[in-house]
Amino acid sequence: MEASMDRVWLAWLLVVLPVVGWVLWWSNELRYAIPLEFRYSGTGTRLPPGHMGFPFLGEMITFLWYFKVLRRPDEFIDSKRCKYGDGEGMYRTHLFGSTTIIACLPSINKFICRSDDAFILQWPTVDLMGRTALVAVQGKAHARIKSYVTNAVNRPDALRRIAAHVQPRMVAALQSWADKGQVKGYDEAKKMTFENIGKLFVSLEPGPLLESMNKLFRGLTKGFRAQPFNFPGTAYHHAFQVRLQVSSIQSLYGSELMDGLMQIEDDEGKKLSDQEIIDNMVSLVVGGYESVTLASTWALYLLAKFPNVLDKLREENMAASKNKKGDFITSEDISKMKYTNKVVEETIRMANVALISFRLVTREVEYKGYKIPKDWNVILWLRYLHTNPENFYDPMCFNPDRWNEPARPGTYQVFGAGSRSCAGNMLARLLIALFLHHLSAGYKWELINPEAEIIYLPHQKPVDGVEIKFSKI
Ligand code: HEM
Repeated sequence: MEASMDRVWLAWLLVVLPVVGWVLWWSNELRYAIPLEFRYSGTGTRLPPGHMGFPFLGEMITFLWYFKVLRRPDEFIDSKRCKYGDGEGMYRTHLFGSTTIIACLPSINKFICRSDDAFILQWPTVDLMGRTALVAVQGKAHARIKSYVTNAVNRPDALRRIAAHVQPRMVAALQSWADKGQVKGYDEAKKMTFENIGKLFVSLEPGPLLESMNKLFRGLTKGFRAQPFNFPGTAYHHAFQVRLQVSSIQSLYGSELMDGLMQIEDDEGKKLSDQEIIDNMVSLVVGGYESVTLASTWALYLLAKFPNVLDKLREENMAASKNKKGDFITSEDISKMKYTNKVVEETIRMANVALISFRLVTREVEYKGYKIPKDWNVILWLRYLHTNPENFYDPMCFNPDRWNEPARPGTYQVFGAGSRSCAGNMLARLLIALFLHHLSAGYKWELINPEAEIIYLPHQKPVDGVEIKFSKI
């Protein structure tokens, strides 16, 4: 009896399980890819190479294996290039619950970013921003709102005003870090960024009200990244409640940004509606908050790791401070500080704030012999552009001097590309440059855990949140 049971188990182990595993492994291919390959046969086109993984999960396990377990995220793409060849830099897969084409080389990324009609930006959690937010609207409506938003935050006169507004808070924040002596860079950078955004976008000074706004926006940012399951207990549901509260906060009204948005007129003399203004203010806070925090945190980390860069940065910024004789520097001064601007670009490149970006395919597209099917997702794998040694020599080395030459076209897309490129890119650069100025000219710091591991999800950052000893020079 026992021997026959053993044989049954053995049969399970040797035959049934591998067969079930094999069927599962190929079932997404059978369901999604094979019918399409069949349809395309004889047309001289085919699906991009790749494998679509297990039912429901797709390749999520492989993705998490490289990102969370091995912590070597770029090998996820490297392994595909090794297995299927470079081709046109496209691979089929099933990720984040959808049939997907990954795009990881500059030429295909450029093609996708320029074909707005076929590849639309569609966030599953876009309701959190509001239906008239920049990230939610398409086509002409998008172009119209984008021109308002870029006018309000990205143009030279806006940047001049913003530079004057944010510096007192930066100086106060850095002084408070020095008073504490030891801080977690990420937490402090987050506080400082929100205080600045609070002043610019929400018209609040540091204090309990700003703190509660900060909590609201943190909840909103988390929900934006979550799966859109709207029932109590989920991050999305919480964020939805928060979004309702945010719209009714009176201090949004009368802020610097709101005034700017309210005054701008388009070519026909039309202004934004109240709803459009609120939705877009929320988008700007969410867009700028975590991204600038992460870039500032990486500046602290990288400059501590590369003291030769810090020395050169300090030299340029101390000289600039001396010239100002106690006044704050301006956005025009910053634009003349060559080395500082190179450090800004290199920090943003290495921070890889935006790992990927999603598009939805609205019609079947052909590209160099490959078909990109309608209703699939495209993931622009932005990170890989910046960490691929074919695009940036020795990519993990923090080397601002690489910016003596501009990057090859299409290889530097930290702010995305095409009509959907970042609405706050110049503002982000300015905020980071101002931070670098006050930091390098006035302070010294060292990492408490220089060998801390790096985590990559939801964002790339050292696991200890960049703990530092911090003091005045
Ligand atoms: C280092 C800082 C930043 C990085 C790396 C960054 C990166 C990006 C990227 C890659 C996109 C394009 C996403 C896509 O193609 O799907 C984007 C879009 C956007 N960003 Fe940023 N961003 C930063 C800072 C900011 C700031 C400071 C703001 C606003 C104050 C902002 C507001 C936005 C908005 C509103 C969009 C949507 C644009 C559209 O749909 O047309 N970002 N950002």
